Amino acid sequence: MDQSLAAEPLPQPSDIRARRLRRLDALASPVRGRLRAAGACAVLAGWLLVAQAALIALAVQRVLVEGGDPAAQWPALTALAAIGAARALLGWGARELADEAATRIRSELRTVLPRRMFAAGVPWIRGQRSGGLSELAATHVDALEGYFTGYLPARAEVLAVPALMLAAAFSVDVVVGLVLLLTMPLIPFFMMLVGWGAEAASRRQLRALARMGGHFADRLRGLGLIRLYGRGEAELEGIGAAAEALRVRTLKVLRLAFLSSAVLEFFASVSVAVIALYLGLSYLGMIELRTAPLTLGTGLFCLLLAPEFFAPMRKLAAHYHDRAGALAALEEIDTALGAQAASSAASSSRFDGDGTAMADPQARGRPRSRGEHRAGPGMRANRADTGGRGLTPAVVLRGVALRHAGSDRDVLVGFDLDIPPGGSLALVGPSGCGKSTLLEALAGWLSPAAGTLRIEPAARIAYAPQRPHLFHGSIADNLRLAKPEAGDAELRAAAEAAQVMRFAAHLPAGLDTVIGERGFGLSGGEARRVALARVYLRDAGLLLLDEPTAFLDPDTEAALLEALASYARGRTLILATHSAAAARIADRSLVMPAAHEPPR
Ligand SMILES: Nc1ncnc2c1ncn2[C@@H]1O[C@H](COP(=O)(O)OP(=O)(O)OP(=O)(O)O)[C@@H](O)[C@H]1O
Repeated sequence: MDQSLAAEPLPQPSDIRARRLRRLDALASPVRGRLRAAGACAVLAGWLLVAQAALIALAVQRVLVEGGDPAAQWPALTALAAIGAARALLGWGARELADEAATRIRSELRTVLPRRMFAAGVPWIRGQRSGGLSELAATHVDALEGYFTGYLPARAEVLAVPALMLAAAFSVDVVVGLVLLLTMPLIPFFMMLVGWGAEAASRRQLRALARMGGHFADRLRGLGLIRLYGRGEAELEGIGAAAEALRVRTLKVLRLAFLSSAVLEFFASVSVAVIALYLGLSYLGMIELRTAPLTLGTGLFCLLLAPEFFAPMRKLAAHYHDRAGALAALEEIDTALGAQAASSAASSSRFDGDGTAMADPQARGRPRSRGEHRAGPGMRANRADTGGRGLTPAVVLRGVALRHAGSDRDVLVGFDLDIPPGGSLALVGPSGCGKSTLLEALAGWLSPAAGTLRIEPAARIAYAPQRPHLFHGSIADNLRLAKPEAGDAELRAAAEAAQVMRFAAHLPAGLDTVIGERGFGLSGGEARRVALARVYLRDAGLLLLDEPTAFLDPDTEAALLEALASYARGRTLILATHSAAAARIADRSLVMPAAHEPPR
């Protein structure tokens, strides 16, 4: 048995919650000052309430009991007005400060999350639902807001305000103080019970929301296909059922939130009623628990204070499900990114966002499953912004086995390959033999299940996959993804070489024509040519091209291949193709074996 596993017990749920709370607090560390100021404003406003109640009671006692002149009470009334204004100002300040802090925390998280997703690499991203990922950065991050704007200021109030009120109550009447003191602990106890349920319900609701987001995004993408196959009604039913499930879960969360408020209201009302009863019976002389007689002012002060004593706790209860929601959201984020961290440790690719990938030396240097290392130590770091294309690499594979995530069979086993720097190779063979899979592995999108794959990390890699991803925007925007600083002339030259101009010249706005998501509005062959032009702009030392001439007429193919052969000179080129003409531009062809057959 693994000793390290035996020695480390699994974390308890309470440890996990405590760790997550610490993480929430850590998120707040850049704006801790603002949050503290927000809490201080809320506390000060609460304290001023005691003074407000005392002034009202004093004025009433003087005018109604001691027969004082109402006109002479103006200093007390002025002080009351000033306190009211100060409390309003403090309340506003607390809200503004907490809002600002929460906005900063959310925007920082929204920057960090995509960065970590990109860092996770292509294999991880491809395993996710895009709708789920966008929910993570949208709804889940928003779910943290209430913790900072509502829960934290309310918690500060609960810690400081009732204590002062309790001291004030004890100072005027011990019985009232005792009633407040004895009923107080019941409230946090019941809140905690309800809060645990709320946290689990929030987690389930957020999960349902993410699932529904993913489901909806998938269906939107395939809307044309759904109509074509007459599946509209069935899909509507599916979406309806998902929405209904979400509604039920949302109502459950709301029910729990209302339940916690109802519990609090009940105890607060009982406590105020007991105090009112005690005061009434004392005035009637039916009970004598005080040493001194009870004045109207004292009774009024206690009656004004009693409901306010519970107000901070009521506020905290109202925001308690915000804390539960934030913990649940953080758990969802951690679960996704925790898996991402594990996956990025296993992944060898860095995704630069445009369908090209570059080698990640750090990841390559990490120990791999089955104890292998894919790259030796001492390799230099590769960065996309090193200036030139980096070196032209050799490509060496030894005993490589490739298997897609979730699949139970290897596409390639015991595969060896040697390509010298500047060499070129055409991968040919029947459909499904693994040409694309091999290119994916060379691009770092797929980690070998076994064996060693070695490409000098200082080399820059450009990869045009079989189904290139084009973004909504102009063709020029899509090209500039590979080189944002490229001028018009450079863009045009790359487009000419990739034969993009053959069709772009006839488009209404040329290269500035806007295409839809995933290249909508372009044919399959046109989209691939845009991807090839992107490869040209990337100026890489290793070119990986998956069927660059598929769907092309012989004329366009010939022109494209001529430009490609000239561009590839001095670079290492590997292309997968079914075209004999395309295979001829490479130094040699490798007929890929069908799975489990040795290479010919
Ligand atoms: N994401 C995936 N998950 C599981 N299996 C996959 C995945 N992608 C491809 N495969 C399987 O891997 C095998 C090799 O596929 P690959 O796309 O590499 O073949 P290919 O030689 O490029 O085919 P073609 O010439 O049709 O492009 C096929 O059996 C395919 O079904």
